[in-house]
Amino acid sequence: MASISGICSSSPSLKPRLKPLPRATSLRRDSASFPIRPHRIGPVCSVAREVSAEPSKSDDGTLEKGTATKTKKIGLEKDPRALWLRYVEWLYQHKELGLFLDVSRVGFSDEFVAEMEPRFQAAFRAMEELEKGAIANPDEGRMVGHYWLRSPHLAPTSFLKTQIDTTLDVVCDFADAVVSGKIKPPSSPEGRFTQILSVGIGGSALGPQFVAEALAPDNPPLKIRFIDNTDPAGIDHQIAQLGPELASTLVIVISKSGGTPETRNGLLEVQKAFREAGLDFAKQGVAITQENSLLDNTARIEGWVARFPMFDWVGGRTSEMSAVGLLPAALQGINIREMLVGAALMDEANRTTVLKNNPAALLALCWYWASDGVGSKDMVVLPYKDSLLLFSRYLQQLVMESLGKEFDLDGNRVNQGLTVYGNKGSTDQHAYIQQLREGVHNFFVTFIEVLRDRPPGHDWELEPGVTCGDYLFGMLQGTRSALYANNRESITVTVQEVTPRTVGALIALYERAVGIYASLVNINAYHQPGVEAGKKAAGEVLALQKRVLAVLNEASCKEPVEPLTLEEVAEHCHAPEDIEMIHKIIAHMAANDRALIAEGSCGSPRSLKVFLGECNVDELYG
Ligand SMILES: O=P(O)(O)OC[C@H]1O[C@](O)(CO)[C@@H](O)[C@@H]1O
Repeated sequence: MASISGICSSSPSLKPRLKPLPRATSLRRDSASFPIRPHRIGPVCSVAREVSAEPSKSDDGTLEKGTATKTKKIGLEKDPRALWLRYVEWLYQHKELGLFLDVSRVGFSDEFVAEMEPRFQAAFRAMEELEKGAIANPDEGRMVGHYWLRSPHLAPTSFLKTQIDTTLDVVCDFADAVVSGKIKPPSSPEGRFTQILSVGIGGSALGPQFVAEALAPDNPPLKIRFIDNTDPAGIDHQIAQLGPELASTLVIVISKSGGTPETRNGLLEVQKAFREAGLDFAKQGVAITQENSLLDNTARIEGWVARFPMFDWVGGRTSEMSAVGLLPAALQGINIREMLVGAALMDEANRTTVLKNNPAALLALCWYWASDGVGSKDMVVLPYKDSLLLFSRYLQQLVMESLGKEFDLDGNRVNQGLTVYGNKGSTDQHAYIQQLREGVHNFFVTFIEVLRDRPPGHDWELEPGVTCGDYLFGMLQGTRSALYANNRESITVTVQEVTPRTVGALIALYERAVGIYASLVNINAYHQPGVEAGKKAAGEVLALQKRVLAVLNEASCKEPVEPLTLEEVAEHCHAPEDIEMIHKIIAHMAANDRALIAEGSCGSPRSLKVFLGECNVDELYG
């Protein structure tokens, strides 16, 4: 197999830099309820508000209101000749990748670009430092190294380079051995693995899901299914769909931390299904996780088929080019080295400091312009290709988990973010494009266009001179024009075909755009502190549920049984302030036959009296 090293030209630095990223000054939202569009100048603007100076900060770091100075209202450029010139002037092309980026339907002016230039240069410098091994994720004290995964020679130490190269080789060898039947399940009639069951969530699922949908052949060597939640019915459905093929299923458990509850639950449920089917899970289990995590230790102690590393310096949402994405893809017969080549080529293009020639920077420019640099407009992603359906869901995590931050790098409260949603065209034409065209103007669109409709030789004209693909093309162009005519801005990313190379390039394009945009607005794109609050609260609910169960158990062990009101349960739990949550816990338990209702109904909490169907004496006295 070809080596991917040598694709990118920048030379590696062997010394990790420990200094924080240089920071650009951010143009921030003032605290009035409407967003401010800073620096909007020039002839091709829609509604614009300008900020005369940086908003001042109050003592607690929040921004004070009242810095807007003037407002002007100008339409987007509509003159066809001027629009054509703008299209030609700004059209970006990556020849080798066959990728185009058209930003002409976003209304930034030359003055705006000029004013943003110093910030872009700062962002490029920050990215250069990041690639050399700076601690670009200061809150977690981590390097950010997903770019090295496709250009290992850029890794800041030879140790890291070797880790990347070795992992790639091991992934390829393992996938070859599984596909060829050299590594096989112990008790399958087929004598080889036929299915993959991937257990993981967030960044440990979205990339593999997107890539499988985009690139898996119609008859892959192994078909893939996903458990990406702790929904018991969803898990049961996946296991039921496998049926007897569970015996020939390779279960890949993916978790960087190795301790994510949803993933652990999925694993335990799958292991139970294996036990019930009389199968030995360890002979069919694979772990992808950080060394010495709980998952890694479990897999090692139980003697699973294989373990693959996840690196500390790769975040979940940028892990598609690590073992997380590469192993499932290779097992489905997808050319992962081509994916890496596509990503490496795109990264190389994104290293230029000439804004116009840097596709990721162009995207970041458009996002900043369209959303005022404060996320005031949502990004609607519309791929006109069924196989790219999951791209918007993949981007949702990449963009929103990276950019949705309360504080900037200086500790100011900024509540940054960029909302992403979308499904696919032209299907969405018949769902929500009505609102996009005529309704609330709170978005900009990204069209993803694929020029090749079908493999060569398969096309036919369903009416004279027109193919099915021509309709899809027409729908995209028509929607783009109709939106623009109503002052709705759009970006168009065009690729020739959906191939491993272009998918790798698309992923790399957006990873870099997110990083650059984060620099423009001065935030850390590589941590996710907000997710912890929900996880902590979930843990507290489960702890309360255990106390509720103990209290009900005690009452249910009495002779005669003593059903309790919600007030009584809350009092015995020493949690009167949590009575609403106790009501929800009991309603959930009652719906699952784990609590019985003696009087009243869950819809009338005050009249409710509950007990347990069985008394657990061991728990009571044990
Ligand atoms: O791979 P892990 O550690 O199981 O985490 C899964 C996901 O959970 C998060 O940490 C938070 O939702 C994501 O960033 C991550 O991709």
